[in-house]
Amino acid sequence: MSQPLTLEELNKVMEDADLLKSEQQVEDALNSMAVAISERLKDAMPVVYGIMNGGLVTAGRLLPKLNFPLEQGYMHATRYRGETSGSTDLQWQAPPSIDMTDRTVLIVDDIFDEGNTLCEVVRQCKQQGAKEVITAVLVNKVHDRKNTDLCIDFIGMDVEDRYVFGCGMDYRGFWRNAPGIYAVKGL
Ligand SMILES: O=P(O)(O)OC[C@H]1O[C@H](OP(=O)(O)OP(=O)(O)O)[C@H](O)[C@@H]1O
Ligand code: HPA
Repeated sequence: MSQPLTLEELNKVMEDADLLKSEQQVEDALNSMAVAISERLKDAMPVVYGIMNGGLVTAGRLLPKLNFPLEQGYMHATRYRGETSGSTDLQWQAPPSIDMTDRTVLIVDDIFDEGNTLCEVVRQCKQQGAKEVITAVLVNKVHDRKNTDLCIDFIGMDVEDRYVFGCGMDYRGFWRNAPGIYAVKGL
């Protein structure tokens, strides 16, 4: 585990960060995703999971824009645990809360990076009897280190291959609340 950061260090991270996507660009991306997802799932009565923690902000901003009846569940899976590189195993802090047998499941997350998290979540949902599993992420990080062939159904925006934070994504546990998407200086 890294040393905890001070308030001054955390404020400096933000001051030095590069803004990759403004709050308005994020909002526009969420609006476009909502239109496309609504068209696809309007008759499916899906159960929707934002993957805690990172998926909370994307799900919280996206769900009110979805124009069809859905049920919201809770699951918490983590791989990075507050660090800037992930371990290979996914840790389940809370398994899916709603039975998904024969249901359409929509998984919402903040970022598709190396892909291990969504790949494992999708696998678990299918194992638990989901009829179909649809995935939506606010951000796809563009690089050639994906560890999965999983194709994400709905992507808000691509970002470059840097460590990013904001809109639910953390820098060592902090700054998930930043309204745009930022890249840490030097990372
Ligand atoms: O595509 P991957 O390389 O697997 O990375 C993406 C995942 O990493 C982050 O979660 P993290 O494990 O950091 O937990 P958190 O949601 O609590 O931030 C993020 O929220 C995604 O779920
Ligand atoms: O770039 C990232 N930022 C925050 N969380 C993440 N989880 C995977 N990649 C990232």
